[in-house]
Amino acid sequence: MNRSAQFLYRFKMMMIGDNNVGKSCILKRYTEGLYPERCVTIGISLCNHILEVEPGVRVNLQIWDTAGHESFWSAICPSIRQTAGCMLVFDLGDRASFNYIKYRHMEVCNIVQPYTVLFMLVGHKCDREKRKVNQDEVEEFASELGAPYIEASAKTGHNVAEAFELLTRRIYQGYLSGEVRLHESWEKIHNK
Ligand SMILES: Nc1nc2c(ncn2[C@@H]2O[C@H](COP(=O)(O)OP(=O)(O)OP(=O)(O)O)[C@@H](O)[C@H]2O)c(=O)[nH]1
Repeated sequence: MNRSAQFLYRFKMMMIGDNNVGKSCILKRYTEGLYPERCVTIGISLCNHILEVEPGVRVNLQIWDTAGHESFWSAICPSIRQTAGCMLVFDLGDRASFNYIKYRHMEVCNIVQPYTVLFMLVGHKCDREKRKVNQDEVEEFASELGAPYIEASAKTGHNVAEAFELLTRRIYQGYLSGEVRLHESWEKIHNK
């Protein structure tokens, strides 16, 4: 079977979050079932994963993991324009990381204009007791964005697959409803 016959769509999605919130560990857990403790991202890295959104509809997820360090942001921006979905990741035990995704959300919306990116929020490291972000305020922010919210842990594996599935279904539904559209020079969603 040739590669293009293995899936019907390709969705580009990007993981955005402050330094050290655990983006790379989430991705590693999802794609390889591993928890590496630390995997520093320089700039941006890419992973492919196939997911079935409904029986017979296989999607190739092209997942871009970005470095949280400020110095990489300008290098990441051009890739954001070609993204269908953004996973905004923050650390439930780090208030500054929640403020970071609020700020980055606004930036992403400005960068992609006049197009749309669909968001989801991940409150990460939920295995720990320490919490600095109140659940009500996250849910309020998620509802402002019309974005699903989930709490996950790469360490235990809790809700990691669910997070990617939620975002994929959000993009798929957005595509079916016309909320996000194909555009000639905009390779967010590809048929094969
Ligand atoms: N308690 C806990 N710690 C985690 C979890 N996931 C990752 N960590 C820790 O968080 C730290 C940062 O993880 P990374 O995946 O490298 O973070 P990142 O967001 O990709 O960081 P940058 O590449 O610098 O942007 C590491 O020390 C991990 O061990 C988790 O689910 N629970």
